[in-house]
Amino acid sequence: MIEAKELTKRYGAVTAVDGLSFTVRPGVVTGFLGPNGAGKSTTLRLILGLNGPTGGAVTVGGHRFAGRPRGLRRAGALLDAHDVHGGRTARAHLTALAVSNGLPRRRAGEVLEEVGLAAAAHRRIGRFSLGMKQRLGIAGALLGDPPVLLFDEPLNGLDPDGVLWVRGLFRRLADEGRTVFVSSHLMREMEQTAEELVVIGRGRLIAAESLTDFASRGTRRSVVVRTPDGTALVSALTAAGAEIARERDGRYTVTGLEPRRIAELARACGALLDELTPVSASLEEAFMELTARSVEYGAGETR
Ligand SMILES: Nc1ncnc2c1ncn2[C@@H]1O[C@H](COP(=O)(O)OP(=O)(O)OP(=O)(O)O)[C@@H](O)[C@H]1O
Repeated sequence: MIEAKELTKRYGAVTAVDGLSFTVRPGVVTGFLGPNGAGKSTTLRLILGLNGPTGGAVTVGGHRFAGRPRGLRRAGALLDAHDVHGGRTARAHLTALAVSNGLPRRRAGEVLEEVGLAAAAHRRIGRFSLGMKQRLGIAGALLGDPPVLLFDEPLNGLDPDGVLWVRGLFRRLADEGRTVFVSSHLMREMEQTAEELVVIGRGRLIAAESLTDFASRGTRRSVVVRTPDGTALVSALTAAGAEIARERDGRYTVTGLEPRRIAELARACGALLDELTPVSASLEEAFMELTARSVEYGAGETR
């Protein structure tokens, strides 16, 4: 379990993380979403104790992570796939990491196998593609078989097969009861990867809830209506404050009224309803809308 309370990090005049409180539970994949510069990487570094917070605190399994011995047994992380010594072979890199964390050398071979890099074990990392480096970074995170795993933009550079593989791996790690926290700036990447979301904008929390709840928060929820009595219904709904658009197929898209209210107004004006379908905004729309608001808010603040 990861718990952040009022976590804050300032770099001079820049507040990268601003009073962030959230919990990441074990057993599910949690997506950590926010536009570029929202503060995701900074938060992950604070969780791992690589940077100290300016205010607030964050714990991993109830303890501050900084200074915990044999860190890789407690939490594994892929922060920056490029942050590796290009002259080393994959196996040498992982063996060094294992030894410095008091882990058996054989773990290097096991995790290389697990991430599909066994055949490249003796190749120099400098020649690896970004996708291969991502796999190597994931292997490093898995080395200590830890209960908590953090991944910063792990889908970058992976081909479609790689993306499918990573999603399957994250699900399996969560099913094993681990805490899996995965950052991305793209909602579409998280849509099929995460069950829970922590969404931030400008270092502040925007939402911490399930993907399903997040999707239903899109304020642009609308209702599609089909009726043979368009004139009567449109004037009744407009009078009640709805916005109505007529679609090419003759149906109406109504925003600003709940389906139940539309049905009541239809009955009151004697309009027959052939269809009444609530439509949620897509996850991408919900994300764009909520984060756009945070950016506007942030921009307003600095004026
Ligand atoms: N070491 C640092 N010194 C100064 N400013 C920093 C430092 N690290 C991060 N920042 C600033 O903090 C803010 C948050 O950056 P961060 O990298 O955490 O965001 P992010 O959500 O991970 O973005 P991205 O998706 O682009 O990686 C940015 O404005 C960034 O410029």
